[in-house]
Amino acid sequence: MPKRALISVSDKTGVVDLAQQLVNQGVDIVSTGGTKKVIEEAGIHVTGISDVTGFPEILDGRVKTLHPNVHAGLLAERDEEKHLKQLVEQGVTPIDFVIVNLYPFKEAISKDEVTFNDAIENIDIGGPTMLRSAAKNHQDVTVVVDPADYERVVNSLKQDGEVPLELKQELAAKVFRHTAHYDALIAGFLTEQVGERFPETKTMTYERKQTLRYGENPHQQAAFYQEPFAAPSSLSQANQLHGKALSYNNIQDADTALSIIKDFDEPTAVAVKHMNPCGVGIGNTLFDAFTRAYAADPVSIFGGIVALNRVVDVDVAGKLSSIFLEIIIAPQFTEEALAILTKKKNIRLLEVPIEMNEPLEQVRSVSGGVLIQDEDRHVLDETDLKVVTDRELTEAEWNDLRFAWKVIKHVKSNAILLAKDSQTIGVGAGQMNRVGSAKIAAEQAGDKAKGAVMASDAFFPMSDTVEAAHEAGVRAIIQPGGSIRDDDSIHKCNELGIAMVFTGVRHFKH
Ligand SMILES: NC(=O)c1ncn([C@@H]2O[C@H](COP(=O)(O)O)[C@@H](O)[C@H]2O)c1NC=O
Repeated sequence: MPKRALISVSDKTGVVDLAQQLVNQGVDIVSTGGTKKVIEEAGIHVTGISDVTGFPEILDGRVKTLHPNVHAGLLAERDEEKHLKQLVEQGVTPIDFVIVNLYPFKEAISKDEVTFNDAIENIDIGGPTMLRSAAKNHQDVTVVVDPADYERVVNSLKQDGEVPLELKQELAAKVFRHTAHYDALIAGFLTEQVGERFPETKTMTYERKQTLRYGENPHQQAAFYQEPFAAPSSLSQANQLHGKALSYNNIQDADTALSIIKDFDEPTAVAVKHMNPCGVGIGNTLFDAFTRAYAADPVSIFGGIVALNRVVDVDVAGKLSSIFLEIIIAPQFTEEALAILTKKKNIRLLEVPIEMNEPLEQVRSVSGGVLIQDEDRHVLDETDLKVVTDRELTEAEWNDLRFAWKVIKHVKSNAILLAKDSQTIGVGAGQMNRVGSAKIAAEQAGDKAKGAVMASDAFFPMSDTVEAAHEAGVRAIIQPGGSIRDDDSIHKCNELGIAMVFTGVRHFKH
């Protein structure tokens, strides 16, 4: 008996050629309406699915292949006599190849004007059912969901007259990945419609963007997966204009830089090292801003990542090119700027719109599970600011406190930051005690700390950080407040002439 292939595809790319090649290998073709039409128009003989099912294609295509004549033909084990006997009894012919790709659900819901009904109509039912039947029975059935695999199947048929089991297994695994991804998109869409935040099971799905040379260290394997609906302003969608592929560490650092820069509206430059800001500056122009970010810590910026929120012009490019940077991120680069920066072979240039995307769900793996939380998008509400000390604050101090508070959110806990004149001057990050971070920040700032402000991501458990601030020359502090020993810190500030503002909001970052 000649072999049979059931072809039912939404994406008709390469299908005529495939059908011809299968026919050349002695395979009979069965197809659904639209696919049949395309193949027949090329002069190839096709049996309609209704002739197999003895049932018309009905309900606007909702029921075409959902029939025992199809599924028994796919699921029968060829070395199981009972199965073969039952096929004969029911007049069912086995199907040996399934070539199916699905209604474009993802494309449909990506459209701005998509209606709920459009989305529902693009949920394929018959296609995944055939794919799953065939993939379950891959011992006997070859199943192809991706047009990119047509050629491999045809080549093995030509060479060996059959498809080897290893390839059938590989294709079956791909099918289950594909249907799981497809279902995850549908589940995500419908779950979002009903607004359920943390359902009893969580189906996350990602698409491979690139395999990476290695992970955080050369002995770790790694890859970069992107979300199916990542915003254009996300790192995974950045347009790389120059330089070699990003590494695992580059991606993490670039993402940190991008998330910091998005918090600023005025011309701003952010320099990042090891997922912490080492210099942030704002200015009247991007050149001013970068000059400040650079001067904040000219040592740490070496080999760092810089994000900017205005078009990079020739002046800024000239300054950027004078130091060794791994990556520059900006909304745009002028031609002249590109001409300067692309002279540096090893620098990566990423173009990405600097705008807030929808709040993200942050996912972090822990042993045996994942933690999911909202991204920390808290923006300071001026009405929450409470001056808890006696001294009046100057306008300049207020500006620096607001600036420092924006940056501290992005520094790893325990985080202490010193800032002056729209520029970070000392960053103490990731220490196990707060006063340790304060000392690091003060040491880095040196004399510049005189008259500076301090921000802290969480409350002061005791007054020692105030003392450290005073020793450095800090004049005003912003912190959440909320310690049972707040009074100690407040008294110490008053005693030392330091002004202190409570925000009521904590910004831990681990
Ligand atoms: N309902 C069914 O029985 C059914 N069987 C196959 N399909 C899908 O119909 C599409 C192909 O349709 P056509 O050959 O008519 O262009 C494929 O994407 C296939 O996955 C179906 N459609 C949706 O569920």
